[in-house]
Amino acid sequence: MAAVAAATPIVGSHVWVEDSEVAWIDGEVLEVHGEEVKVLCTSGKTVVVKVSCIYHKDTEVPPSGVDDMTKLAYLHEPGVLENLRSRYDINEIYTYTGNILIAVNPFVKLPHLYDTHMMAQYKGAAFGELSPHPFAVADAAYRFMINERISQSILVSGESGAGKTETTKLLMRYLAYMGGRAAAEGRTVEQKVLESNPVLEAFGNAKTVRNNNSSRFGKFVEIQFDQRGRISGAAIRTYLLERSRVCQLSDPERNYHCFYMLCAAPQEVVGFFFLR
Ligand SMILES: Nc1ncnc2c1ncn2[C@@H]1O[C@H](COP(=O)(O)OP(=O)(O)OP(=O)(O)O)[C@@H](O)[C@H]1O
Repeated sequence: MAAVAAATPIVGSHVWVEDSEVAWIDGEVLEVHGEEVKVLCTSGKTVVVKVSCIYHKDTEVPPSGVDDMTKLAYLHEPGVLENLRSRYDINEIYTYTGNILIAVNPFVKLPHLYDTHMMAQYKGAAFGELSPHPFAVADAAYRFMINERISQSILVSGESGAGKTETTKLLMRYLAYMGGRAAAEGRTVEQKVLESNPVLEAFGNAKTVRNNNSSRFGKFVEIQFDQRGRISGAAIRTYLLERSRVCQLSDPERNYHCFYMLCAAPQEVVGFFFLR
């Protein structure tokens, strides 16, 4: 893999240049004059840019991209973005970079990606054998915990609206699938953990300009397993709730979901809620 560096310009080479409309556009080098290069972009436009502002284009990458970015010849911003875009265009929203999973929010429901059949496929499969998926990450963590007897952490990060909450729920669902036990009496721990999500979201999520269901708090979910890999307990710690939202709102954002639920609920339910 090449280091992230600007391209050495050669006439006829394929490069990426910055574009105000589409972020990065590819083109062919027409002329090189010292520190400046003339590039014919695929849009038909000709631009003159500084050598330090152009990046090599990997012409070997298949049109549908690669499922692991470490396979790219050049791991620079335009290369990474182009690969994610090519995959997104064919509904492949997940891509690996080594053992890191990158998710591009599809903003449409893709139930076939997350059903029980899918969970069964990822169960025990070697990491990287199947298409990139949060279930693969959860499975690898679960198996590592079982085999090495070491606690595992999965860090989910991204900007607001990126899909962290949805991805965390998928990870929890998979771990509940792997470590769940048959309900002998009442609800099982894993059921309780999964069922806590709507309650937490009611009190800590709100509509913002970037996300209709934005979590306004941080969350640390701990799932405990016994020696046999069965879920034995769980704890959810929340922190940094945006308290000011309760009394200070900027249009068109909304307050926490629970207030609207209270207003919409039948009177007897609201009465019950306050009695509790
Ligand atoms: N895998 C997915 N499939 C379908 N829709 C998704 C997926 N991930 C996210 N979304 C959509 O994007 C919306 C925002 O995602 P999510 O709430 O998970 O973002 P977030 O990163 O947790 O944002 P915030 O930091 O604001 O809480 C979801 O309500 C859902 O509509």
